[in-house]
Amino acid sequence: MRILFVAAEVAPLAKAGGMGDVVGALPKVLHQLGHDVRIFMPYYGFLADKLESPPELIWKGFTMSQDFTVYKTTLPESEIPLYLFEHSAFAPRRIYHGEDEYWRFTLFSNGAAEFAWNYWKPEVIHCHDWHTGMIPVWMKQSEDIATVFTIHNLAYQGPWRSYLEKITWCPDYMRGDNVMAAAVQFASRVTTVSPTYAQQIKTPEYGEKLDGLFNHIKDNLVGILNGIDLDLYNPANDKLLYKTFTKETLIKRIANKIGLQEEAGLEINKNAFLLGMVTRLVEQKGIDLVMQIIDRFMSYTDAQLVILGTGERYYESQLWQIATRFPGRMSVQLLYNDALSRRIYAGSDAFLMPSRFEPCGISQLLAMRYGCIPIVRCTGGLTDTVSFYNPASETGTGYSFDRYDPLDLLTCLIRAWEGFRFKKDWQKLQQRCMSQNFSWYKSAAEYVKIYKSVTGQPAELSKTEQQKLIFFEQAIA
Ligand SMILES: Nc1ncnc2c1ncn2[C@@H]1O[C@H](COP(=O)(O)OP(=O)(O)O[C@H]2O[C@H](CO)[C@@H](O)[C@H](O)[C@H]2O)[C@@H](O)[C@H]1O
Repeated sequence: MRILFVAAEVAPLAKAGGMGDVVGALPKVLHQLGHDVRIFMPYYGFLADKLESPPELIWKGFTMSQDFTVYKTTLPESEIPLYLFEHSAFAPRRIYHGEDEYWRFTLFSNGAAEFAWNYWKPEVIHCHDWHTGMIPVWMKQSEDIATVFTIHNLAYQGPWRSYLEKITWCPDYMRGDNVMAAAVQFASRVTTVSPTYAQQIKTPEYGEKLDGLFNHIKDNLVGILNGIDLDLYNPANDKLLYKTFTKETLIKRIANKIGLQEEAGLEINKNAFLLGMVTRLVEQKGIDLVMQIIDRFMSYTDAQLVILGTGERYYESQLWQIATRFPGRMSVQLLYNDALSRRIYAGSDAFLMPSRFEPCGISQLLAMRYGCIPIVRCTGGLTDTVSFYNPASETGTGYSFDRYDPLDLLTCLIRAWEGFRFKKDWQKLQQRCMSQNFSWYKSAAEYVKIYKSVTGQPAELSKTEQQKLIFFEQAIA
């Protein structure tokens, strides 16, 4: 099938969070299964240094009274054609923010729609988050182009209709107060990134005021769990680590702990319980819970904590200040840094993710892949990917708590800190985490079925697709 992915982020070229991981990884697996998948993304000012092959100008278009150009290259380390939408609005060296955010992504969506109508016609456009949310509305015009709309972050719903009407074409038939609401109503299929979150968004607690809408379209809404790029993130050959390791050679992992302690300015102590966080510093991620209990936890234990993240100013300055109270034991790195993130996954003993809500979560999957035990709040995709650790039966993959409550987080952290003292059990727990299968294959198969069903075909895999899946799954086992 011909499938066009349209998104604001594509790893490893442009990534602010987990959506970039998904759009950088899923197309590769669909390609392996035999589909013609291509990606359309903005040509950000910082991309030129990162591309493997020089982009070639292939098409010029016009929309919203603006000229734009489309360049073609390939996604690094793949054969996936990558189309870059060039316009001066994307020249700055940033993905998000800026006063023109709504305008520039509406322009980008228009560019993608024009491209699909006039240059390369896909059977399905797979749109991601509000940045691409108008595409399903416009594609209502084209019976031969279906759309799949994936929600990664419901908290951001894009511009209101009153603003859109001033800058772009909002057809008479369009319903929905903002871009996200419109996309949900017009996409041929709506997906989100875990089964539990797909259920949760139908409730007022998680629906971000669209729960009524999600209930209304419930038969067209499905939750498909994210995977991770197992080639890109592999502790056995990750060149950014101090020392590579596997679940059979976990002893070598200690070099990463010591390296991380040194790099982050923590005391070198291989016995200290080292907690890591790699996160956007936003309300979603439970940073307020962490701030409420961190003094107690640090005073009660000998633990160390390293946090890598950027985001809201308030969280950045508060965390930074708390860290000054624990010199050598708490390190706050207010950066976006892929290399350091991998060294945190590979060097920390446990990974903290007490999210308020979590559509899926990629970070806890990466942590497990690198033998770092997740400590999570049971919500959304964290419920679907981390199972409760029971030392007696030697089952489960992490520590978890239910209520969004500081005391519950503190108790959970203490349990993990105590668990860490039982080295043999801890090692088995690490090995269980590292043995989990977080490949994209199973989920890619679900997406293929969706693409087929929205284009009027039976929602099933062909024999060849099934054989390829088995082959690739066995290759990674
Ligand atoms: N400062 C930093 N430096 C380096 N790397 C950093 C970083 N901050 C974050 N990252 C990286 O960004 C990714 C974060 O992905 P997550 O899925 O955990 O959360 P996010 O909320 O961004 O994604 C949203 O989309 C994804 C994809 O669907 C959902 O899994 C998730 O639940 C949803 O909230 C990870 O790869 C992490 O390593």
